Amino acid sequence: MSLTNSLTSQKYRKLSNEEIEDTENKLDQEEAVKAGLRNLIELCGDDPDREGLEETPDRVLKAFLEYTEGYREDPKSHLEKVFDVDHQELVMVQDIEIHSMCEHHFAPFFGVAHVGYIPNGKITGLSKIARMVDGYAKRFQVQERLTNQIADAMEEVLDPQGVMVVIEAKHMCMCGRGVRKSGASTTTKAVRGLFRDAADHRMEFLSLLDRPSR
Ligand SMILES: Nc1nc2c(ncn2[C@@H]2O[C@H](COP(=O)(O)OP(=O)(O)OP(=O)(O)O)[C@@H](O)[C@H]2O)c(=O)[nH]1
Ligand SMILES: [Zn+2]
Repeated sequence: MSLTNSLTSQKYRKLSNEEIEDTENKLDQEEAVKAGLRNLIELCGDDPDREGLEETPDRVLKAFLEYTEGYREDPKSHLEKVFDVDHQELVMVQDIEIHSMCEHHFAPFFGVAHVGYIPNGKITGLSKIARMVDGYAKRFQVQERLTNQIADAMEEVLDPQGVMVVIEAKHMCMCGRGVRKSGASTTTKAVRGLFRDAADHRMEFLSLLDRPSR
């Protein structure tokens, strides 16, 4: 079959009963979420039909699907395009912006991730590390799990000699509500392989983070 014929037949392919049922379920769920959001607006004391709010349930639903894009991909697959390069020293990507969502309050937490690894014959594209971080950040998260998932993905795909991940973030659920400590920030770390076993590797990672330009 020619490429054009193949694309045309895919475009007009009849949906299976399962796909139709999935789509109908998704639409029902979306309507239920929007009805819930209207109730929430009312419960908070405003009118869901006033001009500024009438489209808000649609916007919030759309925004949530964006915040959680990471559920619809396998983040570690970004790392799978590897290059055979014999580099036996630390490779570190610093200050990767993260925007995630606290799973307890659905409030944003944001900051930076620093990902370092000592390769074992295989390296990956630097941008792919940032793409993988995004994939795990765009889920309902706690910072500790996010940190571990990033380290595990690096370990699983690249089989490096060691991995170290540090995340520094501010949690809006601690700033604008609750305990209201807007200056507080949280640092988490995950270490694997050589970084777990040898303090000098951890020190090297940390000394690069402490450079004066930070
Ligand atoms: N360990 C951890 N805790 C988090 C993270 N994000 C939010 N939290 C915390 O999750 C906890 C949830 O506590 P709960 O007592 O169940 O909820 P709450 O009554 O809203 O708590 P307050 O925030 O203290 O008002 C809070 O202490 C938050 O600060 C995270 O990434 N890691
Ligand atoms: Zn929270």
